Amino acid sequence: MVANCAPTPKDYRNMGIEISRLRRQFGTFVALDDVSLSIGDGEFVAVLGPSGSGKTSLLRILAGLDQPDSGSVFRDGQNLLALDARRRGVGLVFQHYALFPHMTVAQNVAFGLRVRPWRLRPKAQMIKTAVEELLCKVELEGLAGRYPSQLSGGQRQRVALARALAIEPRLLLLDEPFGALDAQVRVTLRGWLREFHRSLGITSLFVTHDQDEALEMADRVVVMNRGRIEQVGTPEQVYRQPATPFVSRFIARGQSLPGEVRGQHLHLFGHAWRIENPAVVDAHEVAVHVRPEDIVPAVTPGDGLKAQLLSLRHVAGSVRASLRVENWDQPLEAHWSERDWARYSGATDDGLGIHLQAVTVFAADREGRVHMRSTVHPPSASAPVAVGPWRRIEA
Ligand SMILES: Nc1ncnc2c1ncn2[C@@H]1O[C@H](COP(=O)(O)OP(=O)(O)OP(=O)(O)O)[C@@H](O)[C@H]1O
Repeated sequence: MVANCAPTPKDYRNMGIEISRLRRQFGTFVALDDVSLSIGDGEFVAVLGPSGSGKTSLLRILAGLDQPDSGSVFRDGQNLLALDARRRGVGLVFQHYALFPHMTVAQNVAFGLRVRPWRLRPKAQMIKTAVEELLCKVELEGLAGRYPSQLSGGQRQRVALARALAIEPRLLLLDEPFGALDAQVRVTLRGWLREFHRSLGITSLFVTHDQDEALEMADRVVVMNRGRIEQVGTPEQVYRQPATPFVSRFIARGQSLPGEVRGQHLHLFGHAWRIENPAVVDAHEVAVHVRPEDIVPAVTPGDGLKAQLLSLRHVAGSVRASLRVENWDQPLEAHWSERDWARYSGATDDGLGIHLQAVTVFAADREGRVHMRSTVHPPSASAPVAVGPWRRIEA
C-alpha cells in the first residue's frame, strides 16, 4: 500500500497531451513514422513494443532530449516542442538508476529543487519538508541519510521516482523503470506504482517491452512496431481484439494456423466454418491465429483434431503443452489450468484430441493492410473444457 502522507502536494496539474504525426529519422532509418496519440489528463499509458520499435525515441522527444523531423506535441494548447527541456515540467525515471552516488537519498531527491534558478528556488526549510513528504510517499522515510550503494534496486528506483516528482512534474515519463530489477521485485513494484499513480494522478507514460507489465498496470496500452503505432486500446481491447496479426502475436501469443477463406467458408485442418462477414470473404489475403488458451483438450476419446503431445510443463498452477496437430508442421503452444488438465485423461502415446475454441481471422487488402478482424467460434464454445464437435460443413 502507498503511504498516506500529508500534506498532498497541490501543484500536480494534470494536462492532456496531443501528439500528432511525429516522424524521426536517423540517416535512412525511420525510428518514428507518423505517430499520433492523445493522452488524457491523469492517464497511465503504457508504450509497449519489441526492442527497436521506437518507444524510447518517442519518450526522448516528449522529454525534450531530442527533436522530431516533423509533427507536433501540444499540452493544453501549448506547443511543447518549442519549450526547453527544463521548462516542460517533465519528470523522468530511467531503467538504470541515474542517482548521484556521492549524494545521500535526501540530497538526490532535493537535487531538482536545489538547481532551480535562484528566483524559483525554494527556501532550505521548504526543500527539507518537500523531501520528507516525497520520501514518505515512496515509503522510504527512514532511509534519507543512506547513499545509493546502501539501497536495494527497488529502493533506488523509488528514490529515482521521488527525485522525478520533486519538481512537481505535469508529465511523468518512465522508461523501463523496472528493467534492471529481478522478477519478484518487478512484480511487487508494478502493483506499488499502479497504486502510487492512482493516489497522485499525474499523467504518465510508461515504456516497457514486457506485455504482462503493460497489461497489468496501464489504463491504456500503445502497441508499437517498427516505429509505428499498431493499436491503442485498453489492456482488454488489445488482448481480446487485436487489430493486426502483429498485436495478436505480441500481446496474446497468437499463433498462425494454415487457414484459408474460400467461398463463404474458413477452411482449416480439413474442416470448414461459414464466415458471415462479407469483408472477410472478399479479402485478398487472410491470417488465421489461435491463442494458447483457446486450444482445449477434448474430453471424449476420439473427438476433436488429432495432435501429438511434444512436451508438457507445469508452471505455477497452469499447464503448458507443446502440440503438433496432424497435417501441420508448426508446433502449437496450449495453456490449460491444472484443473482442466486433470479432468482430461485421454492423452496416450498416440496423441490426444483437441478443439479450437476460437480462432481470429485477419483480412488484408492487396496492399497488405488489415481491414477486418473476425473471431470465429465453434458452435458450443461455452462448454467448460471441451468444445465441439466442430460443425462440419464439408470434408
Ligand atoms: N541516435 C540514434 N542514431 C541512430 N539510430 C538510432 C538513434 N536512436 C535510436 N536509433 C534507432 O532507432 C530505433 C528505435 O530505437 P528506440 O531506442 O526508440 O527503440 P526502443 O523501442 O526503445 O528499443 P529498446 O526496447 O531496445 O530500448 C532503433 O533501431 C535504434 O537503433
